[in-house]
Formats: sequence, C-alpha cells, structure tokens
Amino acid sequence: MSSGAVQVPPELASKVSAWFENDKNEHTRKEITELVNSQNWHELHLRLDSRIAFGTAGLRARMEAGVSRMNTLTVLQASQGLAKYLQDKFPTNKSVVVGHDHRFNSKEFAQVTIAAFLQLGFTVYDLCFVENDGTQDVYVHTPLVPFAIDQLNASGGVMITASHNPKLDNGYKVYYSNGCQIIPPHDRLIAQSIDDNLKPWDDAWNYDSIKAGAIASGKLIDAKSDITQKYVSAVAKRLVFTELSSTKNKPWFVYTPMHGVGSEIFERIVEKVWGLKGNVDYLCVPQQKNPDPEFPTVSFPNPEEKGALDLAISLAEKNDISFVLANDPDADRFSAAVKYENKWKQLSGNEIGFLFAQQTWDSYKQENEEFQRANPLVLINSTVSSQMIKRMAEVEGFEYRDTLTGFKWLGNQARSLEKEGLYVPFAFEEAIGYMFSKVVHDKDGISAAVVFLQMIANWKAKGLSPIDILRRAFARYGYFQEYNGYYTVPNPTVTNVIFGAIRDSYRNHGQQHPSTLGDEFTVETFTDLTIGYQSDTPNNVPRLPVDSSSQMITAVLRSRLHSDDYVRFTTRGSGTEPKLKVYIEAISDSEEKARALAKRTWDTLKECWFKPQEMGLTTNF
Ligand SMILES: O=P(O)(O)O[C@H]1O[C@H](CO)[C@@H](O)[C@H]1O
Ligand SMILES: [Mg+2]
Repeated sequence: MSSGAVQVPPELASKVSAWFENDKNEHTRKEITELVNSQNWHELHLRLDSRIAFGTAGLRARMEAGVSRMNTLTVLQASQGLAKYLQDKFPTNKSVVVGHDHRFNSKEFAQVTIAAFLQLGFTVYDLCFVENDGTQDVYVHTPLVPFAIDQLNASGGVMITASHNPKLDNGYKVYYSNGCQIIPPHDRLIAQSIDDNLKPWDDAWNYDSIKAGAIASGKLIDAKSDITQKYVSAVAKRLVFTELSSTKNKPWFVYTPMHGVGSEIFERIVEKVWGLKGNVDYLCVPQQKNPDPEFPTVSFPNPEEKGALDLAISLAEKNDISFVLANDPDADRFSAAVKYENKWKQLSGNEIGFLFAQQTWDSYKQENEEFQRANPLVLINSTVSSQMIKRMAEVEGFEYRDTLTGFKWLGNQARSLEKEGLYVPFAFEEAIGYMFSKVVHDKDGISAAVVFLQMIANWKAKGLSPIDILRRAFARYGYFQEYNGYYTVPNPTVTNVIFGAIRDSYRNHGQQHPSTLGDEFTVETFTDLTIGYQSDTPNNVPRLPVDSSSQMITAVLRSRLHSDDYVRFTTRGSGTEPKLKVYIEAISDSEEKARALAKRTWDTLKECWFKPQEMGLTTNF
C-alpha cells in the first residue's frame, strides 16, 4: 500500500489500511498518518501487530492510536465483542452497567461503550449520565459497577479506569453477571467475539443521536443517584459495627483520594453513618481532593509507591493526627499509615489484610453457634499475598484458600465457595485490595476505609495501635515478614527471556526444578504455573490454574543457616505494567530475623536468577 509518496512495507500495509478503514477519530487517525509519513515502521509494528489483551485487571494500556493501545476504536471494538457475547449468554436479560473515572478520555470511552450496547438493544444503566455533555462532570468509584450489577440483576458491566496507572494510561474493566471480573473461559471467548466484530457497526460513532433515542425509549437509564443511595445504605447496614463519636473540632484522621474519585463517596458515607464532617472530624488533603487527570502532586498516583502519602502525612503531622487513610484514584484500593512511637509507618497491603482478617475472625467468634454451624468461615487471599492468614486459619480452626493474582480470581472464588454453602465475608491481596462480600464481590476501598475507621476507634479505646495488634499476632502465629519488590523491564519479551533462562538453569542439568538456590537455600517445593508443574502434588499437576501466556514461579525454600527458618516466594510478570514482580515472605522466630531472611532471599534471587545488569532491568528495591 502507499500512503501519499510513502511506500508501506507489505507486512504492515493491510494493518495500516484496516486502521484507516475502521477508525473515525481524527486524533488517532492523525497519529497513524504521522507514523506512516515518518516511516516509523518499528513503532507501527508495536501499535498494530497484536491486539490489546485481557490482563490481571481487564484491558489496560497507554492511550494512543493502534490495536495494542487504548483508544476509541479499540474500546468500541471491545464493546461490540462484549455486547455480542453477553447477548448470546443472556438473550432474555440484555442489560449492562457502565461507569467511568476522571481520566483523560474516560467519558468518550464510556460513550462508545454505551453506543455499542444500545445498538444491540441492551438496556444500559449509565452511572455517569450527563444531561448536556461537557457542562458537568460525573464520575463513580469502580466498586459501584459490580454493586450496581448485583442490585439491578444486570448481565454485565464495564468500568472505564486505569486505576493507579500513569496518567496517559486508561483501561476497560469487564464484569460478568455475578458482579465479578471475568476469568477464563470468558476472557478468551470475549476476545474471540471482539475479533469477530472488529468492523464498527453503523451507528458506532453516533453516540449523541443514539443517546436521544435511547432516553426516549427508556433504554438508557441515569442510574447514579439511585445506586449510590443503595450503596451508601448497604455499607451502613452491613459493615458498620461501632459508633464513632464526633470529635469536637479536633480532626483525628487524614484522608486522601489521590486526585481520584474517592472523596465524593467517602464524605457522603462517613457523614451519613457517623455524622463525621471534613475539616471538623477529619481532614482531606486539599491538593489531592478533587478529581484531576494530571495527578499533579504525585509521580505515580498509587498509594503503594514511595512518597505517595507524603502530603497526607505532613498534613497529619502539622495537625497532631496519627492516622492517614488513602484510596487509589478509582477508590477500589485502600492504604493506611500510622504514627507509632513518634515515627510514621505506612502499613503494607499484607499487614492491613491481616488486620482485616483478624477483625473478621473476632466478629465471627461473637456469632452464636447456630450461625457458625450454618456458615463455615473461609478466608481467601491471592497466592502472592501473606500466608499469615493461612497459619491463623490452621491455629484457629477455620478454612483458608488461595487464588491467582487479582480480584477477578478472588471474587469468583468467593462466589463459588458461597455456592458450596461456605461463608466468605472477606478476601484480600497484597496490592492493597480488600473485598467485603456483604457489599461487593470485588475490592472496595471505600468499604475498607469504613471498616478500618471502626477498627482504629476500637483499638484506640483500648489504648492500642495497629502495630500492637500485629505484634500480638506475630507472637501467636509466627513472625511473617515480607520483602516485595519489582524490576522494571524494557519490554515484556525480556520477562520471557529471563524466565526461559531460569528454567534452563536446572533443566539443562536434567532436573524438573532446582534443588538449591545460592549458598543458603534448599528448595522444598517448586511450582511453575506457566508450564504447569508442581513438585508436591500427585502427578505434579498444579493446584492453581495454569496459564502459558503469563510467567509465574513459586517456591518454598529452607535456610541452611537455621533449619526452622523458611521462605516462600513468587515471581511473575505483571499483567498491568511492564514489571517483573517478586513477592517474598520469610518466617522465623523474630521480626528482625524474618526481615533479614526475606532480604537475603531478594539478594539471592537477584544474583542467581534476575541478573538485572545483564538483562537491562532496573529496580529501586
Ligand atoms: O500484578 P499485576 O498483574 O500488575 O496486577 C496488579 O493489578 C491489580 C490491582 O489493580 C493487582 O492485582 C496487582 O497485582
Ligand atoms: Mg484501583
């Protein structure tokens, strides 16, 4: 093909012309035109060779032109495929929920999504409906989508958000009729349906005219106010167990929504439930309070990143406050920092998860015997999260299960355990995600904040801090210490090369897995969920689902220095960012020893497996 005077290489030509045939967005058309004109074939290959795929949290990528990126065309195509799929699955209940956050293009992406569903005759519950586009901004926090699906008995839902990713990214989270994110085989089948529906339907780009008709026929429904009210009542009714008395003009915690959508719903809930008021009972970080897609005060809008809570902590410090609560920008995750013995400590996702688990167990114990018999307790977390709740379950006598990374797995696991008659009130993952299934079967940063505030109040009444609770738990369940970190990879191929080299290092010696690691460790168990091998199961069949398209190895190591000490670690390629993640948890008979052991494991893996310099990896850990 030729575009003006430029001759496009044959292997790219049909991809470029398909783009121009389908895309009607002038910005993204221009981007591809410019890449063609500047003969940037390398970039065009990156943009056009492979279609954006469902990862840990749905579709997520940088917003730019190309089938591998987030743009109006790929969102439209994903929506057409999804709409067809849901129509096939639920022919008599064609209804979906759509919401979006405050990121660049989120509203436009929601509009093409809605247009696709309306064209197939779906009823669309729009959580961000606006009367006159452009004059008003309406956003929702991510958990409102699964909540609305449950309330409305919808067949699915879409949330446009890239959560805590950099500002130029966006994403497309897909929920199924059970209010959980999609897992196999749905992701694969939806991907197939997308491929079968790439050509934009006739009215794909005509949102405004479709909208008018759909409002008139009752197919497009403004749902935010009704659903939000129900959400607030559900949280108040199902998750509130403690009175929080209003403090007399003395704020006692700081809250930040990290430039995202959290403050509107957070303020409303704490006011409705306890009468707490901003600037009176708590402070909200003023620079981060309003939704802002530029995320101006943080380099990464992720409460997990170092420094993300600095503004909140300094506000707390100035006002003699010792608790900071934070949501990520779409308010589905939750973080907390506490001042203890005059030092600020941000709790890790695992520590917060353990504290919630402890709270869950304490409340469960207060239920009568009849309730407990009818509702056997199970707590779940992702397999890369702390195993301390597994130990807790063994000691206290309840059930524990683990899943793969991400709430798509945790939510669905909870649903299926509930079907078996088990009681799964809480689940977590180390990436500061917490689910309270009485409200939604997905993580929810607002529910988490509501529960945590009550825990703080109860601890304070007893003169305790969360650190004291954790220390008591270590004494009872063992000293679990993590060293979680990641390497930034230049591109995902490098992750595959590294894992290939790791496998070669023992397979070339005829072993199915390594027997030692560095000088210190012997390998006790070894699981490779990419190739489907587990050393300690019948026929070496892994317990968790195998996925050959994502890299993941887990092992348990015993230290030769102290035979009671052991470490469990997982390393995997991220499904949302160009990262190779390493999750390490060491168990010893003191906090210090466990911490040191976890760090030695990081160093050993770095030297024996990851070789960052050789592989072009960078890390701040
Ligand atoms: O580790 P990746 O695949 O990037 O997924 C991350 O994204 C999810 C949070 O949005 C968490 O599950 C976290 O682990
Ligand atoms: Mg999020």
